[in-house]
Amino acid sequence: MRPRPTDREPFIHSIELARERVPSFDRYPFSLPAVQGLTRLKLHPAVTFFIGENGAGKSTLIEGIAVRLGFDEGGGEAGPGLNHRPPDGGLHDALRINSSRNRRAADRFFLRAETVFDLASDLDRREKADPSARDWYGEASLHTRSHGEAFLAIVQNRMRSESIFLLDEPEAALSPTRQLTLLKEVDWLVRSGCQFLIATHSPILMSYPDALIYEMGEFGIRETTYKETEHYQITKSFLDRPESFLRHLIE
Ligand SMILES: Nc1ncnc2c1ncn2[C@@H]1O[C@H](COP(=O)(O)OP(=O)(O)OP(=O)(O)O)[C@@H](O)[C@H]1O
Repeated sequence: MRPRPTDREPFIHSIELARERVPSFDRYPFSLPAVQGLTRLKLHPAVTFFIGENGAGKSTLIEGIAVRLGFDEGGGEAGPGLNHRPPDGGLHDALRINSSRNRRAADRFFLRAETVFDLASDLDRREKADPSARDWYGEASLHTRSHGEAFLAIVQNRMRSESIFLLDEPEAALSPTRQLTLLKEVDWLVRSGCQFLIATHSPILMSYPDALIYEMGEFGIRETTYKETEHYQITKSFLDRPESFLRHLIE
């Protein structure tokens, strides 16, 4: 029987919008209903998923949390990385991140499927000055691998125990089989004491059992369960009866 992480204290136990720091609710990102609805949001010690329609604000939120934690918007290791720090007045400035007093993360990493190429280039550049820069990422340059292979290589080589990981739409790089591989890696890291925050559309990834799922949309932000998600229901209905769906869509 695998050990359950549910009883351990999360590194980050909740996030919330500090309303007194919001310059205006009329403009992005504070105009998004999901951001406006960000009262104290409890995070799971293992995995917290942020899901919702395109444009609901998942990337905005995970990026805001990441920048607040000291990452660059583009992802990578904490501290100066791929991009310049975003200007003041963004979501990060108005987010309150409530961390545990008793547990400190050994490491943290922010991985976005869309910036893996930039991360690979940054690593190649850094390796010229410091040959050990790539030690954490496997033997060959990430540029010598496909998008999905590079993404998984980072997860499999760079991530270590007792750490916080933020993933933004990891499925964009991964085939269904590799999404299952990622699930296995996430589980291994969770069992090693890690906490994940993941923005995703993937009904495969969001099936992870030790998780909270928050759905974002016009209604704001609310907790849901795996089988209640539209992602699960639409994918299941489609796969159960593809001909019927196609008849309605394209005939
Ligand atoms: N810099 C910006 N200025 C103004 N509006 C923005 C900016 N960035 C994003 N938006 C808008 O905010 C909304 C949320 O964007 P975001 O990228 O967070 O959505 P998402 O839920 O991650 O979507 P997707 O699933 O398509 O990646 C979108 O309607 C988008 O057009």
